Amino acid sequence: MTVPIYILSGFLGSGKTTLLQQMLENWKAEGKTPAVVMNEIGDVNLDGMMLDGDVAMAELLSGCICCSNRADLGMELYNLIQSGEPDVIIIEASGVANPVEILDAVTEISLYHRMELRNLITVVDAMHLWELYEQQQGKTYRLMQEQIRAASILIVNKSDLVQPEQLTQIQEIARRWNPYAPMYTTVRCELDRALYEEAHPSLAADSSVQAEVAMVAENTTPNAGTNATHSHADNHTHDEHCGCHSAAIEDDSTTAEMAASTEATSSETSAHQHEHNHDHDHKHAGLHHSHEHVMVYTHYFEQPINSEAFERLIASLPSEVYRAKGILTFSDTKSRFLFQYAYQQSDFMKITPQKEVPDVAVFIGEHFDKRHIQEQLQLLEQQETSL
Ligand SMILES: Nc1nc2c(ncn2[C@@H]2O[C@H](COP(=O)(O)OP(=O)(O)OP(=O)(O)O)[C@@H](O)[C@H]2O)c(=O)[nH]1
Repeated sequence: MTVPIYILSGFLGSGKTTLLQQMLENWKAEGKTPAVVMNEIGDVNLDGMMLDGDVAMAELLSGCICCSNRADLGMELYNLIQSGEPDVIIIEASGVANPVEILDAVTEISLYHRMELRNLITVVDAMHLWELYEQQQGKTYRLMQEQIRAASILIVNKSDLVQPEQLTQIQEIARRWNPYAPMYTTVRCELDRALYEEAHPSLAADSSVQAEVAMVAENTTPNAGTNATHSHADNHTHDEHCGCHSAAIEDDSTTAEMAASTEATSSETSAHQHEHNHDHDHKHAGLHHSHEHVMVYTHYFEQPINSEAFERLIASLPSEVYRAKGILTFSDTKSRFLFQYAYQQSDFMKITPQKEVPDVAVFIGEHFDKRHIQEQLQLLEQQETSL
């Protein structure tokens, strides 16, 4: 039997885990055995902690599948198939991963193992796309374009947070960037499973995406092969780079260097792939390809803190922090909470973790002052001790 693989792509906080949870529930209700590969740019897999313990899960932490963890992806997929015999595997890519690179990796692996890439689903945060489109620049904008272009299924999510007339324009932008993938507009990724279970032709053997993957594998420029199919009315740059450069990630003071993102030409694409092959050399040589950085700060709490003070801190996060999540015990409530912060929206949910998990918060963004966040959190802890 061939195991279908689904890749979930989409920028940080767009709703990938929300969709993953629904897919898992649907398949389990059908009596199927799903397995998951979770990829996080940070060193803690909070989303994984929230999944049912009975789902086989592999974790690729502290980097993007498309960068340093790429070789591990093959190994993890192989191990999942050998050990658990899953009926289906879902790969949740990190929010800053370039899906074309992941497609490439999965396609390569499926040549040797009984797996079949079924769909690459890109989840888009509607408001985030809207605002990035207005700016028309930046690495996040280009990465989101890549994620939309590579999709075989597009989900325009968080539609509850935009006006109906904005939504129409957002759908038009996404459609221009990817005229082929079926597009669904959702709130909390609610979608009939028949809509994502069916393999879409854009991932079929003779598809443009497959051709693109083959060309990437051959170190030629994907642009040359995609012009005919992924034509872009608005002529934006086609950036072949992923959003992170995971070799640059450091432990606690985690820093993932963003890959250089200028217009991708044939030689640049090859150079980029060359970079990927030599991540470690570059790390040790201290070479950097860009001045921009994705940064991760992970804070392990030593004691419960006040919930209101923490909420105030989250509400005052600088715009450079575009994603935060964590599990916390508060001194003024009985329950533990999962908190989520994505694109200026925060959410607190009571939880009962299935296994022992520490109190931890992860902050992801660009150029933010990690030390300042650390000091603010430590202050909240100290305030509790002094009471
Ligand atoms: N208002 C609103 N919130 C949503 C919607 N979908 C997801 N969320 C919330 O957005 C936050 C991020 O959702 P996730 O599913 O964790 O996003 P993600 O893409 O997995 O995030 P990363 O793993 O960090 O990349 C959570 O608090 C969700 O509850 C939606 O349609 N509307």
